[in-house]
Amino acid sequence: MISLDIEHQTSSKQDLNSLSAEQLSLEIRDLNLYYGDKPALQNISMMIPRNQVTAFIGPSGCGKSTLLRCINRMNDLIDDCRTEGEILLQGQNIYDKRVDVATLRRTVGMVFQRPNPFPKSVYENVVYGLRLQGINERRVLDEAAEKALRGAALWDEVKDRLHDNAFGLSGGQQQRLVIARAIAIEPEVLLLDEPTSALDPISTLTIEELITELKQKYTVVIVTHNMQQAARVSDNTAFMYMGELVEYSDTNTLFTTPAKRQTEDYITGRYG
Ligand SMILES: Nc1ncnc2c1ncn2[C@@H]1O[C@H](COP(=O)(O)OP(=O)(O)OP(=O)(O)O)[C@@H](O)[C@H]1O
Repeated sequence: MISLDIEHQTSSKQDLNSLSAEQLSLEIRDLNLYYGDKPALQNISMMIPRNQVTAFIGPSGCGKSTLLRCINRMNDLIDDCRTEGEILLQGQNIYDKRVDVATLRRTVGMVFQRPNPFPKSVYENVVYGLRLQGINERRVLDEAAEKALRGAALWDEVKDRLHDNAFGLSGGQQQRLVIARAIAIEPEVLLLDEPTSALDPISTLTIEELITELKQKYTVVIVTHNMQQAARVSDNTAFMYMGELVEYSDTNTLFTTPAKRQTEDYITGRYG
């Protein structure tokens, strides 16, 4: 069984089906996704609370990353991928034709499995998004870089090497740098796709602590293969199987008293 460390989690249980407008960050409604003719997501509906960490778990190929990528329309980049349904971000459907996808991706930042800094200095990595927005004033960039690096728990380690190449950082530092790059443009939502799977245990712990900090400011959605990690960092957990959302509840309930047999089989290691 999974040993739970749930001290950080929201103390009062909330009904994830009836969140108020203030509590709600994202609402996924009847979402279906097809790669060619093949359905990869089927009838997914869920509400994701603001300023909490929500984890997607499930066996390989169940659709976790696909669902995560729907939230900033990264699947638009895949040929022959078709999406039906709606995702409301603060009440607005991100699949509406009028939505500017570049703006959406600034609002919904994403961090991938492997750290992917640009071949530039630490500093230029962090301020990259701001420069894209046309901000070049040194003082503004300096302040934003320090703020983002502090927010990503990296400042103390890199403050004396801001102008060194980012590739000189360790894997764990690079992943925090990528998080700093994502938060420098002050998104509302941060999507993390298995952010620690390429990292050693110490770096993993640092990132997990950071995730708990990040939810003070952002809504965090994380895909993880690691059930202990979901139990440690998330407030809510969604268990997916073969493109369907099987069960979604607060993390404590999902891991201690799952409602569905399939969930129980997965978390007790009977398959996956
Ligand atoms: N670009 C793509 N083109 C076609 N099929 C895809 C594509 N990406 C994913 N799929 C398929 O969609 C299904 C869901 O894949 P997805 O990567 O979302 O699952 P996952 O739960 O994140 O898996 P893993 O844990 O192994 O990363 C799988 O059957 C996969 O083969």
